[in-house]
Amino acid sequence: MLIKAKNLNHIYSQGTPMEQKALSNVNLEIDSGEFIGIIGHTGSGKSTLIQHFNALLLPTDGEVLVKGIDTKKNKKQLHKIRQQVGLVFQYPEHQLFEETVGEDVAFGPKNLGLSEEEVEERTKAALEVVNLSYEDYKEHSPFELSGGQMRRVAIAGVLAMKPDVLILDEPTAGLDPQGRREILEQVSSFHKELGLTIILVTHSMDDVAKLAERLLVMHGGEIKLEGPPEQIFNYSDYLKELGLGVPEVSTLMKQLQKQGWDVPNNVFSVEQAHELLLSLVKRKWDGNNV
Ligand SMILES: Nc1ncnc2c1ncn2[C@@H]1O[C@H](COP(=O)(O)OP(=O)(O)OP(=O)(O)O)[C@@H](O)[C@H]1O
Repeated sequence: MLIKAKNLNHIYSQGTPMEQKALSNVNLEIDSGEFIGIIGHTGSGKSTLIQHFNALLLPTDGEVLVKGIDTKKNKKQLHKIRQQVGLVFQYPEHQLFEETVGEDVAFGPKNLGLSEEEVEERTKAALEVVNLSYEDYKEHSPFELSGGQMRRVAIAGVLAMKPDVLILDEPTAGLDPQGRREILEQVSSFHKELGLTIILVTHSMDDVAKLAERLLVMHGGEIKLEGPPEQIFNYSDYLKELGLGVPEVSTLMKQLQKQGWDVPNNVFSVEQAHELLLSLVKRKWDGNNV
């Protein structure tokens, strides 16, 4: 078990007139190697929840265990948890501050006290992973890059810490379609090629449907639904009540199923749907022409 939350509650500014309950009795378990999508309306508690996974926030009540370490009881080990569980905040490019891309990505590893060679090796590898060539970009100012590239530099800075888990809070927010696609493809490769456990927070059902193996649907500080995307999308009316939609492709597939077409439940992307519809039409055509 990688991360476990037991009866987790979080109240901001507890005991003051500003008191705000953000999480209510959350119970969950996340295994190593999973790709989890967390989805919910604004203010549903997503950011509060993920900040407990790398001990930036501690439970007001209940407990969070990361690799068996109780975050509330083992404060001396929190730096280890923060290194192993990398958190990419919303708009992470706002946290870039060094003069060059190379120095920015190297900042975390340098702080770990690693040798110069190791720092350079990690910086190079992390930039290559986000498809930015080390030689071309190490001396480049991060502030002269496109929005998508700046975001990739910020993600490289977290990857250079060599985390086992990568949590991304709304990684596609504010990007154009091309930038969104690139970031999502890379997140998918972090999971498939680097073997990282991924926790992706988003408002977009389309984004998580394609990538996540398991979804957590949050509302009012609680986990309301949990399961693989194809199971979650069966609750489309309830999702609408929570202010969430289901991917349009999934709605189309359900309509085809109702009309008797042999269509699987796990088609969420336009590309998959396109391929499937072509094969159905071809099958029908071949059938009619035997
Ligand atoms: N630092 C804070 N102090 C007080 N209340 C807070 C703080 N951060 C969040 N909240 C409140 O806690 C609740 C959950 O907020 P949270 O940011 O976790 O939701 P979210 O689902 O991540 O929202 P969004 O999608 O807008 O980022 C909200 O009511 C919010 O106003």
